This record gives sequence, C-alpha cells and structure tokens, in this order.
Amino acid sequence: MGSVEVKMRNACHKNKTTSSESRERMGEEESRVRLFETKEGRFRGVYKVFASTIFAAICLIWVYRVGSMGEVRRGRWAWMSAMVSEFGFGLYWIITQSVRWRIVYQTPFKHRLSHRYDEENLPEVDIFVCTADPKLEPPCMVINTVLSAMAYNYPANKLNVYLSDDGGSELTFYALLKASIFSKHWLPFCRRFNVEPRSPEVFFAQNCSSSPTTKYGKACLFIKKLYEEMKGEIESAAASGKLPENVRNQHRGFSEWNPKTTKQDHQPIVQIIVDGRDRNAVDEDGVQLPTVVYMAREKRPNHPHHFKAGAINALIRVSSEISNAPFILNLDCDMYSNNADTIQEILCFFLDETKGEDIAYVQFPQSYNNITKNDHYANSYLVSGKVELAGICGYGAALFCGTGCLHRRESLSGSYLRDYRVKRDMKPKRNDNRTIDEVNEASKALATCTYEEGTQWGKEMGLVYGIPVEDIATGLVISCKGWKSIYYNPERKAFVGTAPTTLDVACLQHTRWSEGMFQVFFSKYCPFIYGRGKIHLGVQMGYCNYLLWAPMSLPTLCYAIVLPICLLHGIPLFPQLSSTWVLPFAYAFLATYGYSLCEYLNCGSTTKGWWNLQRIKFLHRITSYLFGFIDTMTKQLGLSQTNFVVTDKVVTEDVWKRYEQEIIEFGGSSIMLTILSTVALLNLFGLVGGIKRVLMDLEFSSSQFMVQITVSLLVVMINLPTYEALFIRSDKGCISSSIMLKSIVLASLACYLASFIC
Ligand SMILES: O=c1ccn([C@@H]2O[C@H](COP(=O)(O)OP(=O)(O)O[C@H]3O[C@H](CO)[C@@H](O)[C@H](O)[C@H]3O)[C@@H](O)[C@H]2O)c(=O)[nH]1
Ligand SMILES: [Mn+2]
Repeated sequence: MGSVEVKMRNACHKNKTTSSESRERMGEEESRVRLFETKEGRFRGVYKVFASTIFAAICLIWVYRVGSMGEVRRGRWAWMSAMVSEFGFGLYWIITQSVRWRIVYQTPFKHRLSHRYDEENLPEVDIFVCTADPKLEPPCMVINTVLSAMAYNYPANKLNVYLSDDGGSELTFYALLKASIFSKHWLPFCRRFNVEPRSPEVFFAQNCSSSPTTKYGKACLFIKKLYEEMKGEIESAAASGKLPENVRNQHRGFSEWNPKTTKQDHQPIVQIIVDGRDRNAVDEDGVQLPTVVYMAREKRPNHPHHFKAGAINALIRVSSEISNAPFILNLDCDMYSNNADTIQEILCFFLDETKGEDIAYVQFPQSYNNITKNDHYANSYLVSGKVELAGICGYGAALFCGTGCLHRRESLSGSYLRDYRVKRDMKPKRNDNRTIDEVNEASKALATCTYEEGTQWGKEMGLVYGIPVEDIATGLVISCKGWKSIYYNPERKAFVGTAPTTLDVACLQHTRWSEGMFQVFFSKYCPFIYGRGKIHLGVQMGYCNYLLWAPMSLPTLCYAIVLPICLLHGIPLFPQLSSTWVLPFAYAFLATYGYSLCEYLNCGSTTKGWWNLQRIKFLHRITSYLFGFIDTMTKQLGLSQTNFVVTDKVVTEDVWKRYEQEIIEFGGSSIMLTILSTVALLNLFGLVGGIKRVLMDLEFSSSQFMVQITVSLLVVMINLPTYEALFIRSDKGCISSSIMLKSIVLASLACYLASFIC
C-alpha cells in the first residue's frame, strides 16, 4: 500500500468512524471489498478446440508443400514463394492465438470509491494534452479537448490540465487563454445540468437546437452563443494568421513570441494560465478552477526533439514542478472526454487495496466519433478493442496506446515495481509560496533542449525515444519492470477522437504504426528477448500480433502477385479439387475467415463492415506495411532516421461528402496508388486469362486451377472500388489517369516478363 493511499484511507476512516469499535471493524471490512472486478470471458475452451483444428490444417498445408516439392515441374520459384508465404501466414496465425485464450473484462465500482474516499482524500490528477501543428490540428479542436478535461466530475482543485504545443504557436496559446475564460461559464453549466459530452463543440452539435422554454434551454442557448463567439474569434485569427489588436496586452504570456519565433526554433515557454493556488481563480459560481498550463518546450534546429515522446517527457518534468500529481492522464489533442466520471472509474483500479498498488497504467481503447456505418476505412478496430487487447490483459499486461491512458507517475519515472513497493511514497507536492513567475521560470529550465543530455530520459525514464510508436515500446518497458496494467473498455466510450477520412492519411498513419512496431521487434525491446522471464509468453505473443504487421506485407504481396501470374501462364500451385490435399487449404481458409466474420459481427458491426475491413487490411498490407517494412530495414542499415508524420485532422467539405457516402478517397502518394492499382489489375488479368483458358482450352484441367481462380476472384471482388476509381469515377477522389496508365503498363510488363521464367 502506497503511503499516500494509507494516509488517505486513514483520513477517510477518521471522518467516518468515531469512537465505536464496531464501526471501525465495519470500516476495515469495507476496505476489503474490492473496488474492481475482473471476469474471464466464456467459451474459451471451445475456442481452443476449434483453434487446434485450424492448427492441424496449417500443419497439413506445410506438409503438403514440403512433401510435393519434388513433383513440381514448371514454376519452381512460384511454388517456393507460395510455400514461404504459407509459412508466414501460418506462423502469424499462431502468434495471434494467445490473445484469444484468456479474455478478461474489468468492472470498476465507482460508488464504492465515493463511499470510501470523500473529496478531500482523492488524489490529484495531471492531464496532459499534446498538440503539434495548428494547421493539421486546429486550435479550436485542441481547446475542446482541454475544456472536456477541465470539466470532469472531479474536485477542480485536484485537477491540473497541461497543454504541450509542439507547434510553438501563439494562436494555440491565444485559444487556450480564451478557453480558460470560457470555462468559467462552461464548467458551472456542465455541473448544474450534468451534461454529456463535455466537449462544447460536440455537445452543441447535438443539443440546443430548439427555441428555449426551460431554464436549461435558456442557459444552453446563452452558453452556446458564448462558445460560438469564442470559436469565431479563434477561427478568424487562424484564417488571417494574426491575433486581434490589443490582445497582447491581455496576458503577459504573449511576450514570449516575437517575429522570429518559429515551430522549429524557440526558447522554452511555460505559462500558468490558471493557477489553482489562486483563490480568485474561480468560475461564475465561485467554485475553484482547475490549474491550466501552456507549455512549448524549447526547440532548436540542431537538437532532436523526439516528437510526442519528447513532449510528454518535458510535461512530466514541468508538471512535477507545478502540481506533481501522483496520476497522469494522457490525451491526444483530438481525444475529448466523453464521460465525466472516467477519473473516478480509473481510480477504482489504482486505489483498490488488494491489487491497486501493482498497477502502472489503465488503458482505454481508442474510439472515434466519425466512423461511418460500414466503417469503410476500418478505423474502428472493433476486434482489437473488444477481443485482442482484452485478451492480452488476461495475462496481466495492457498495451499502452499513447492516448486515453492514466499512468501512475512513479511508473513513468523508470521505477521498478519492487523498488516502488519498498519506497512506497511519492514526493509530496511542494507547498510553496513562490509567485507564478517564479514557478514559470523554474519550469522553463526543465523544458530546455539540453536538459536531457547525459540523463536517462528517453531510455530508462519517461517515454522511450527513437521509435515512432513510443507508446508501445514504453508500455512494454514498464511491464518488464514488474508492473501490472489494465485494459478497460467501458460501455460508454471514455475518450473519443477523429479517425482519418482519406486513404492517404490512413496509409500514412499505418505506415508509421507498422514501421514503429516492427522497429520495436528489431530493437533491444523485442518482446521475446527483452521480455523473457519478465512477462508472460501470452503477452509476448500478443505484442507480436501488432509488431509483425509490416513483415506480413510480404506473403500477402507474394500471394497477390504470384497467383494471378501463374494462373495466366497455366502453372498450377494448389492441389486439384479431386485431391484430399485440397481439404486443409479449404478448411484453413473457411474456418479462419468464417470465425473472423462471426467475431466481427459479435462485436456489433455489419457484414459489409467486415468485408471493408478485409479490403483495407489488404490495401494496407500491399502498401503501408510494405513501406513500413522497407523503412525499418533502411533504418536498421542506418540509412534513414525516425520520423513522426502527424495525422491531418482537418477535412474539406468535398472530401467529407464522399466520406459520409462511404466512397474511398484515393489520391495522395502516387507510389502507393500505383502499387495498389497494379496489383488490382494483375489479378483482373489473371482471372480473365484463367477463365478464358478454362473455357477455350480443352486440355486445360480446370480442377487444377480452381483454388487459384477462387483466390484471384476474391482479390478482384475486394478490389472493386479500386477499378471504379481507376475507370469509372471522375471526382477528386478517383485515381488519376497517369497512375492508371502506369499501372496498366506495369501489370502487363509483369505478365510478359513472367513468361520468361515460367
Ligand atoms: O512531434 C509531435 C508529433 C505528434 N504529437 C502529438 O501526438 C498526438 C498523436 O499524433 P497523431 O498525428 O494524431 O497520430 P495518431 O496516429 O493518431 O496517434 C496514435 O499513435 C501514436 C504513435 O504512433 C501515439 O502516440 C498516439 O497517442 C496514438 O493516438 C497528437 O496529439 C499530436 O499532436 C506531438 O505532440 N508532437
Ligand atoms: Mn490521432
């Protein structure tokens, strides 16, 4: 039990119990009642039996490939590549199994928490919001996230909200200042009417449209007007690129900016906008406001800044100077809070007397509010959210996903669980009498470029550097230090953000992810090596489910290229329909995809959604993951450096219309488009060629090519939107004619050249 928690409990008991011994005993009993419950999913035994039949089929496929190699006459290279691909598919399938064996569900009991801890005894929480670019991440969106975080149903004097601005933008600072003023109306309104969600933008988009008659209606309309005024001012400043006249006199903070300040080059800026210690910092009801701090860490062109990991690490230090709360909630700037009680729910895990002190972090799934009905970019990660991540948690660890995660501060400072147990306490918050300027200055010193030189930051302390998925690597390191972690997927989404709305942005994001994750696999953090003996084998496998996205591009590409070419040239790669060897192929295929469809439907989506997921998976594998793979390789050879391309969160109206109609927005990176069009065409050629042969060539045994024809047919069906974008569509989201020509030439060339080796 951490001493903070002991103190809390004692204090709590002091309040509740008086002299009576029996009541004291009752208190003790009560404290033994768990604050959360973990339940295992059902039917896992049945699943294991089912999975072993698929495993048997996979082994038979391998046996067939190896065993009949000697009989292959034409196209040995193709046979070999099919064999290697099937080894890849099979091994990956095995790796993905552990996450389906011990799925657990968590239930926190927040009423028990409120019973046990009154407001004074609750711990402080620091909330970190990160933004990186005022163009890709509009300040209005950022402050909505900040406002939703300020409006938690949690004692405001225990909440501290920090905004890290890697864009170093005066506009974002201005927006935050405006938001802090607006919060004086917004927070009382939220409290009074207990509204949800507490991001004003989202709330007003759904509410307050009819003319007001009730007290609530009037208040709502009034606040909406205030919000729209503020939004208008911020947006017009953003559009004109300059701040309104006189605004610089409203806050000393503006003096940090001068005409030479750029995103890449500026001194550290820390400005406490609302000081929680200030008794005058109250809302219109006279209730204390949460502390609000703006930070733009120092940036210099010749100093690596380590992207988001660098920003979070600077925030960890700066916040330790200002509030030093024992818990830290991490939010991306688009991830607003969708449930005002979330902090209480999370604290149920941490403050649980039996298991709480081992927990380093509680991770929520990433959810988005712009998903279409059939999710045509497969952005909802339904199965990951409901099955896989919950499955890894069954072995005591959760993946840290960067946002929507509450950490114990101690676990981020590099401590091992065993040391923490011995030490058992946090540095108390300084009870200082420094002026706000003194605190600002002291904090700035912690956000300089040089502060980390010669320290363990980015290695043993804070978030890990050098990997574009800093979150995954950091979570793994923390788990290997003995900490437990929880994955919690509540009924009501806790945090909601914006998902990519174009294929281009989705591919950029997946390239970064697949590359970053594959780098983890290749680095010293490879779960099988780094985690050996420290984390359960199930967790090691669970991580690899994601870490191996990038290399899985190779077998998929191989299947998608070699199969149609062989079909075209009349080279059989699979057993005949009449052979019993076709059974393991058919069974493995039907059982895995059949199961995957059922699992998907069971998670609450549509068949079309599942079909879309298969398409996007295929497209990512032949483009984003391929690039992720190549980038990882060049990095291993020291030819390139880590980069973090921020995802664009702005959508134009034209694009949004097509998005709502579930039409894929091709466009953007031409190499990726050329690859995916070429592969689509190749399969079309193969299919047409194959069917032609079956119909015209009497000597051609159709039974031998049925599997190949079926696979190509499926690839063609899944690619229907690609053909549409190539040949039918003429809107801005179609594939340009130059790419169409290029891919026709490439696909034909591939067919022609292959005739030499067939
Ligand atoms: O130099 C940078 C780059 C990014 N960010 C912030 O990091 C967050 C995530 O960036 P985004 O472009 O939205 O990437 P996503 O792919 O959506 O992010 C997911 O994947 C990342 C790792 O690749 C994790 O860090 C994120 O938490 C997770 O939501 C955003 O708030 C950015 O403002 C910074 O603060 N500094
Ligand atoms: Mn994002």
